[in-house]
Formats: sequence, structure tokens, C-alpha cells
Amino acid sequence: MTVEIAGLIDHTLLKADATKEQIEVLCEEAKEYKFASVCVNPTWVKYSSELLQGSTVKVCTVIGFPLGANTPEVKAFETANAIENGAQEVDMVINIGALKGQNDELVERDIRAVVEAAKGKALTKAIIETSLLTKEEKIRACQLAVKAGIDFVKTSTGFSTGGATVEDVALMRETVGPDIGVKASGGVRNTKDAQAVIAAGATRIGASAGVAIVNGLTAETDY
Ligand SMILES: O=C[C@H](O)COP(=O)(O)O
Repeated sequence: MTVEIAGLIDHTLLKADATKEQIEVLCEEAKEYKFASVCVNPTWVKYSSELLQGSTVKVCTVIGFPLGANTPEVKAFETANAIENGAQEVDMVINIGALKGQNDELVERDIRAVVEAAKGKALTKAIIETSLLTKEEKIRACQLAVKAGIDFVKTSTGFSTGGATVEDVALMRETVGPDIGVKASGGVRNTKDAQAVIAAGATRIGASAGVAIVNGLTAETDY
């Protein structure tokens, strides 16, 4: 099972103080364990792309991260710029305040701006930040993301008040159906956590503890 898990992991380093040496280690680990991607901030996309040249490991980055409180135009530019630097997957944070304010038009337009900027060039994921949402808002966020043409919905930034839960992953899977990806991220620390969210419907895992997950170990958790 751990062998299958490796291919679902976006090996993540999104901390503000990430260094060049740490990015090098992240990319080496991703190649060694054959993770799906590395997930890094936009400033590290170009270097990660160079380090991963010729490997099967993709370069994933984040857009409007971690608050989602940027304009659609800024998120579209950030997407295009990341793709120009080598990003093959983009994980955007939705406009959480607009969702809570029932401004569904803006939420959808915001997601669509990233989807359009990535069309044909990068896979897209919408981070809905489940720990800040009610059940109704989680459902509505997923529905709007699907309407906007997203490839994946994703639970969390890992920088808010909570991370992925089995219940939220199951709810998101039930909402989006079988053809859209569901990425569990935030607080997935070991094999057991990973197996639980996969069983609930996750088809990708975002984790800074990717090596611990595949080695059957447990990393400490921030939550
Ligand atoms: O996928 C993105 C998250 O930041 C990963 O969170 P984590 O550091 O709790 O694994």
C-alpha cells in the first residue's frame, strides 16, 4: 500500500523560510520515492523545474496563497507566470470571504480566471480551506469549483486553523463525483492518516511529511 501512496503524494515545502538547500533535498526525495510532484512557492518553481528535469516528478505551485484574498486578475497572472517558469500543476486558494458572503459569482469567476490561464498547460486544484467553512459552504465551494472547470478540489493550505479530515474528504468526494480529483492536505503525518483519507476518496495527498508517510513513520503535527 505504501508503494501506491507515494504516487499520490505532492511532496510539499511551502514555508516562508524555505532555503535553496531545502528545495534541493525536497526534489531529491521526490525523485527517490517517485512522488507525484513537489509543491513549492512560486519563487522556487524555476529552480525545482531545473532540478527535476528528465524525471517523472511534476512541479506544483500555489496561487493566491495562503489567504486567497487576491483579485482574479492577480491570480491569473500568477498562474501564467508560474507556468512560464515550469509549473505543471497549480493549487489556487479560493476567495473564502466571497464564499462566506454568498458572492458566488466572484468565487466562480476567481476560480475560472486560474482555470483559463492554465488551460492546456497545467492541472488546476482549488483549495477551499475546509477548517474555516460550514458544511454548506464546503459543498457550495466544491460545486462552484466544478462549474468553473477545476481538475481537483483540495481541503487546506496547511497554514490555517486545521487540515484534512476524513469527514471533509468524504463530503468533497460525494459533492464532486468520481471524475474530479480530491486532494487531502494539511496534517497528514503518517501512513495511517494517508490510508484513511484515500479510503474516504482522496486521489492526491499534499504533505510535508511525505517521507514519513511512505516509510510508515509519524511526523509531528502542527494541529
Ligand atoms: O499541501 C499543502 C500543505 O501545506 C501541506 O500541509 P502539511 O505541512 O501539514 O503536510
